[in-house]
Amino acid sequence: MSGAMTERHTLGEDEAAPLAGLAARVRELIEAAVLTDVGRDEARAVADEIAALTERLRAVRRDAPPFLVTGAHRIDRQAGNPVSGPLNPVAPPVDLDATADGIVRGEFTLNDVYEGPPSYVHGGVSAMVLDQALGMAAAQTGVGGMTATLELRYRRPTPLGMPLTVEAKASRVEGRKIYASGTITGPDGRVTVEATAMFVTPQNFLVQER
Ligand SMILES: CCCCCCCCCCCCCCCC(=O)SCCNC(=O)CCNC(=O)[C@H](O)C(C)(C)COP(=O)(O)OP(=O)(O)OC[C@H]1O[C@@H](n2cnc3c(N)ncnc32)[C@H](O)[C@@H]1OP(=O)(O)O
Repeated sequence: MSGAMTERHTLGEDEAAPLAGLAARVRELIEAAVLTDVGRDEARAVADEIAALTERLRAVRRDAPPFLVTGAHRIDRQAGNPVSGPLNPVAPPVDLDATADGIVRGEFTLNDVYEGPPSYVHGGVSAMVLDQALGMAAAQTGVGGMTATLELRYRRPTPLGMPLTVEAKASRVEGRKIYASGTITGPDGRVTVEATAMFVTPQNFLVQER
């Protein structure tokens, strides 16, 4: 298990690219596993092959997920982040960018792996994407913080397999508290989920690097 204090390896671009390629293939594998109808024997045979591949990757392992070279903040650089991390097959991934005026924005599409109600995105997945985007927006104010509160309003179902946009912006800072809000918008330009959150910068984080 990875500890918060574990020293993180920073990947050069030449190291990150093949690992991102690996994660992209595993992402395809996850979707294939969710949708396959190959039959019992073939499923067992493929499971054995995957177990062998897993052992090959485990042969040399890090103590904690590595960081990327690029990114304004420590958590922007988390290569294994479950929302935006290019090395994490569980991440869609959502490529989040911040503008000079602090708006965080990302375009993404979620496949059947993220299904909640039939043909729609799971509400917890929308919450995870918004938590990350609002957290990044909070960090644009200076330090950033841990999510203390996250409130969601699910206005309409969020469709799978269609281009979605997430947007977030910090609204105010009060001491160690940073408030932010954001939305997920569907392909028709209508908001499907709204979120507001408060992030608190832990006292001990103020003395560490950004
Ligand atoms: C480490 C940072 C890195 C940042 C780098 C850049 C980030 C770049 C992108 C990030 C994107 C990530 C996005 C995903 C972010 C997660 O997923 S974070 C994981 C989920 N959140 C958690 O696990 C947080 C767990 N909670 C905690 O660790 C602590 O309770 C907190 C939130 C750090 C606060 O602890 P604390 O500093 O000891 O707080 P404390 O002094 O008691 O209270 C300070 C003030 O906040 C209020 N407060 C504290 N907690 C709450 C609460 N839950 N509800 C309401 N009010 C509260 C207090 O009432 C107090 O208010 P005042 O009395 O001053 O008016």
